[in-house]
Parts: sequence; structure tokens; C-alpha cells
Amino acid sequence: MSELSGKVQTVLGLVDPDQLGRTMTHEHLTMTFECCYFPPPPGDEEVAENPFQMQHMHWLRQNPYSCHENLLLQQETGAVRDELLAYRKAGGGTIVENTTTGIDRDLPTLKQLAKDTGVHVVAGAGYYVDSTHTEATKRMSVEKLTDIIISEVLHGADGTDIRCGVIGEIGTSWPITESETKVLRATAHAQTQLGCPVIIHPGRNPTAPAEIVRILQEAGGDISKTVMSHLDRTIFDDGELLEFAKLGSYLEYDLFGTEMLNYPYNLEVDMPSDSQRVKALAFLVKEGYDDKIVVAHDIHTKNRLTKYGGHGYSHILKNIVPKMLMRGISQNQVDKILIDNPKCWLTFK
Ligand SMILES: CCC(=O)NCCS(=O)(=O)O
Repeated sequence: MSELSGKVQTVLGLVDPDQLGRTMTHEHLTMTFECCYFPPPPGDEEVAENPFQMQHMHWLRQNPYSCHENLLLQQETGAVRDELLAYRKAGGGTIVENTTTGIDRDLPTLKQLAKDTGVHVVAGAGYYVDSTHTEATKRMSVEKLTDIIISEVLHGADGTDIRCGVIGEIGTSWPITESETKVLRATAHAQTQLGCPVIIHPGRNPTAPAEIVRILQEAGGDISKTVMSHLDRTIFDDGELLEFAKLGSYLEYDLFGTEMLNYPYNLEVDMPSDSQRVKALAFLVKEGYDDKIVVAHDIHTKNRLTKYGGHGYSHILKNIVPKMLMRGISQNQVDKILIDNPKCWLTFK
């Protein structure tokens, strides 16, 4: 039996799963999102150049990806430290930090933030979407990718001895590219050897999550230990959602706090409100999936920090939980979503 078995691996070492407490399963504390810059709407170029003023904050909420400076979360470590202290005060215990290779993972900063704040931080192994894969990554075999991912969990990543405790977020586009397919297979192979949690970023198409599950399953992955992220912007039809839920992955609603009329990466998508997200959770709970739901904010741009008038990492604990209770989700079910499900997912087999 491995020393990881029955434990959760944080950036400060192994911990007993009961120590985690309330857990956000999909956040970023330091990263860059330059890979996904989207030009501003015509006529808005000037605002986009100079957005960090009070009168521009609404524009930034609507167009977060159209301002280069907004994409540099790695410049805000001080503000993030304050946020994590506030998160602890609000009753938070753990954050899963989903930054993988391609969007500037910074393990020493994660370790320092965990030390400074007392929040457990679990770091992610593996690769983000194809557009961030280097030519060298694209040339790698599945076996080589598997070895790298395993090493990031067992020995440490990016030339450090800081170990990842989860594989992901593994990025996929739609359609899924050849390089992403190799990374998905490597993820499944690594998971088979390690018995570890996996988390996936699906492309923006309602059929993407099921296609990913198919690829992982074919490669031997454990779907019951896998989180499918971003369902709030991916599957909208109740019937399709239940079909997907039957496949057995964790179901993640992780864009709480995001307000956006036009979702630039897919204009077909109407980004839901937080009330609609809570409604989706209540529906899944009613259908018997309370053991499978996990939640987060997926903070990945500066404007979502409280420093810039954003909702911050405590929004779910402070505002969404009361709304969940108001909409018929019981305290026991809330505790499953925030404590028991993340704990079960994050514990190595
Ligand atoms: C790195 C953060 C990330 O991938 N967030 C998801 C954004 S979106 O695909 O839901 O727009």
C-alpha cells in the first residue's frame, strides 16, 4: 500500500481527509490567462486599455477576457493572501488550485500562501488546453506524458519538491484535439497507478463531457474519482444533464459569481446567473445526486477579487449557501457538497 493511500496530498504534505473542512474544488490563486485573451467589442478599445477604475468595473465584469492586465492573476498574491484569510474566517478550510502546465503554475507561491494563511491548498498536475501545449508536449507519447504526471504527484513539479495532489484541471477544447486526447489517456493511466483524484475542463459543447468520460474510461480511468468542471456553461438541458450524471463523475458547478451577458468563447451560450446555478443544484439533489455535486468560483481573473469589487473566494460560503438552504437543499446536503464529497474525491485510494 502506498503512503498516499487514505490521505490527501496538499502543497505542505499529506493530511488526514477529516482535516480539510469546507472545500472549493476549483480555484486559481496564481496564474495567467493570456492564452485566452479575447479582443474587446468594437468601440471599447479605449476602456479595455485602462479598465481598473471604478467606472469601468461593470465593463470588466462583462468583458473580463478583453483586458490584458485583468488576465494576470499572478500579480495579486498579496490580495489573494488577504482573501484566503477571509475565506478561513468565513469557515473555509481547503482550496483545490487547478492551475496546470500552460497557464503558469507557481508551486512555491502556493506553498507560501498555504503557510501564511492556514488554508489547505491542493495543487494540480498535468496540462491545460491544446493552445497552451508546447511543440515538445505535442510530440510526447502517452507513456512519456504519464511518467511526467506521475512524477508531479510523487516527487514534485516544475523543478521543485512540491507535490501535486490532484491531476487537473486537464484542459480540453471542442472538438478535442489529438494532443488533448493523449493527455487524457495519460491522465487515466496515471490515475490507475496512483489511485488519485482527477479534474477535467471540458470544451464548450454539451456533448464534450460524455466524450471525455468515454476516452478516460477506454484508457482505464476511474470515473467515480473524476470531477467534470464547468457544467454551468456546458450542459443546459435537464434531460442531457441527467444522462451525463448517470456516467458517475462528480458534477461541478464552479463559475459562481460570474456575471456575463455575452460569453465570448461561445456566443450560443447564455451564462447562467447564480440563482440559476442554485436551481440546477437543487434539481440534481432532488434527482438523488447530492453525493456527486461539488462547487467553486474558478477565480481566474483579477476583477473577481474583492480588491477590485469582485465576489472573492468566500462568496459561496457567505451568499450561496443561504440561498441553497432557501431553495430546499438541506444543511446535511450542503455539508455533503462542501465537505464530504470533496473529501471523498481528494482521498487517494
Ligand atoms: C483557467 C481557468 C478556466 O479555464 N476557467 C474556465 C473558463 S470558461 O471555459 O468556463 O470560460
